[in-house]
Amino acid sequence: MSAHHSGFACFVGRPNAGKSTLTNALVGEKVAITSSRPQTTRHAVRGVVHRPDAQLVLVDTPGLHRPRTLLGQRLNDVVMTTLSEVDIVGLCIPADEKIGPGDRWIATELAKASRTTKVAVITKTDAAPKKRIAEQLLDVVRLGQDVGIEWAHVVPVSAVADDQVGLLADLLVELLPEGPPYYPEGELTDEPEIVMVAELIREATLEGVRDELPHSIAVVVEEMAYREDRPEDRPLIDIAATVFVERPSQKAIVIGTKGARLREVGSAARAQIEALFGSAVYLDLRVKVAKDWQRDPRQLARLGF
Ligand SMILES: Nc1nc2c(ncn2[C@@H]2O[C@H](COP(=O)(O)OP(=O)(O)OP(=O)(O)O)[C@@H](O)[C@H]2O)c(=O)[nH]1
Repeated sequence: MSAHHSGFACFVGRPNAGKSTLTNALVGEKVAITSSRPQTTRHAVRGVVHRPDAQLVLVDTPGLHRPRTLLGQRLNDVVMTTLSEVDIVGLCIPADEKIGPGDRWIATELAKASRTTKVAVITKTDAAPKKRIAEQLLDVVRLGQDVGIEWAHVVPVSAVADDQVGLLADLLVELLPEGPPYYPEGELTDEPEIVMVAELIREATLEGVRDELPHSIAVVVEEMAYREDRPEDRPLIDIAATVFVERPSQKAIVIGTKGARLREVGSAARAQIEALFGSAVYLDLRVKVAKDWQRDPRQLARLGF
């Protein structure tokens, strides 16, 4: 079986470039939106593209504008942080309008996020003749050369006519690093509760060993559901969760001698979750090493994981 890939992407571009429509088209395609609520402290999750082999989380950025005020500059600093934290940024440029100073300015800013993979998306291809689209492709390549961006791909799409949206999804997924799915796809998509449960487990896992596991764990709740055939006055919630660490040595810390520490973590977390829901809880807790997080452990921590 090939490895699972996961990561974060966002779209930038001047107002009306088609970012929202494209996001919706991507998320709507093979996918379930889990929630439109902000999932992390920093980024509003717009939607999650679920696939058997990959999970792509699309996050919002506040618009990037040429700063005219100090507040504008501060906002742009927030945007720049986002652009360097996500795995992929897609610059949206409409096919039916010539590249202008607005596009050029955003591309120049984007070039500064040197470690982020960049993709150019030519949007609204249904609104432009073939010849114009071909010209725009060349202009976008030239724009990249001018500002010092090497596009991983330049992809023409129409979100409205659903043309090449699937191809774009494939290309984005291919560019993601290896990693676990961050969001469960199961029946229960009550995100705020799942996030709270994950956070309680994370807290219990870190208790007393914060120095040894700084920022290096993430908790994914794979399943959460009321068990069937229970008396109404004695409900039981089954929860399956995985604690991801970066290194085998950290796995050993979490599990402890003969599993003693993991049992403590499990019962501490279970007590908290039971208090939260006012119901008995059966917690199935696993620990796994996700090696590729080693490459940039702080990235996920910054994203709130
Ligand atoms: N013909 C055509 N129109 C599109 C397409 N995608 C978006 N539009 C239209 O372009 C306009 C702007 O689209 P949005 O998706 O809201 O653009 P945006 O970049 O999110 O805009 P801001 O929120 O202002 O930054 C809307 O009127 C859309 O209907 C497309 O593929 N084809």
